[in-house]
Amino acid sequence: MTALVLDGKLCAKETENRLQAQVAELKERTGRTPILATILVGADPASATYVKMKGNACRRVGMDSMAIELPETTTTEQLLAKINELNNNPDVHGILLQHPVPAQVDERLCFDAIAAHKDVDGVTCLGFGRMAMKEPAYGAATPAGIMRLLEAYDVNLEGKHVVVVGRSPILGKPMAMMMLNANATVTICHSRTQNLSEFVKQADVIVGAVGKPEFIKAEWIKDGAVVVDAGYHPGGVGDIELSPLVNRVTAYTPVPGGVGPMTINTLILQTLESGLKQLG
Ligand SMILES: Nc1nc(=O)c2c([nH]1)NC[C@@H]1CN(c3ccc(C(=O)N[C@@H](CCC(=O)O)C(=O)O)cc3)C=[N+]21
Repeated sequence: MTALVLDGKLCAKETENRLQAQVAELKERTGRTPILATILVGADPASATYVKMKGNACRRVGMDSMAIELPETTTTEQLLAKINELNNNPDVHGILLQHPVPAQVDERLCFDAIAAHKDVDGVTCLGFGRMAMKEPAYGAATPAGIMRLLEAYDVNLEGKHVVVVGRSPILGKPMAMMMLNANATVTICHSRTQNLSEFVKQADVIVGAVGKPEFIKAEWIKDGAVVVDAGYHPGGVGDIELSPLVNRVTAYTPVPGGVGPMTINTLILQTLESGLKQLG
């Protein structure tokens, strides 16, 4: 069996072509372009790279970004003040606060300070709750990107057993709700789950979102499953041991080139949606 490659890089590229045209049309009509504010606190090189990639993606579709860099020593109050300023700035249509922030900062408080209509990265409690209740909301970028990728390749989720390994606030937890809303049967496992392999063996769709290299073993995954890997670790490996699987699963996301590009693409898509709402 040759597995279908869920090519996130390609899907993101195709979407960008469409977004580029929509941004051009908006600019033509209003003379304005959506702007994403990115906030990076501290100097973690990997985080800096991701934030740069997000700004580059804005530029590729003709949108602007405003890169805000705050020192490692930033306090919760200082970050809240910056977020408030961006909430009140009519030129800013979306706000991304890069996770993680330094330990002295109350990340949840800061995420929740982002105005709901500018929460294009889907990190607020309000956005999560609305999404879970199927009310209009921007989904968390990574799980929403995964849903878009599965949709693009017509992967059927109805009644399927989706096992999500991971329960983080902006990945595993919203992923589970999105899958539930897509009529999947959902099991959430995590780093402390007992007998993890027994759950993974039952998965029609397995989502690796635990943040540990090859934590999920190939031998646990059944033939014909769909494999989605949101992990990315040094050496180009994900959360799932992938190489023994490529000839016996139905479909899989490559690492890199799978979930990562869809995360960024979803952020850009949702920034444009926000820009369209705010600029008309
Ligand atoms: N508020 C917040 N929102 C996020 O969405 C968020 C975050 N914080 N903190 C960090 C994680 C990580 N993340 C990635 C996005 C794209 C790639 C990506 O495009 N990766 C490429 C490879 C990149 C490379 O070559 O290094 C790929 O998978 O093909 C990876 C990781 C977003 N995150």
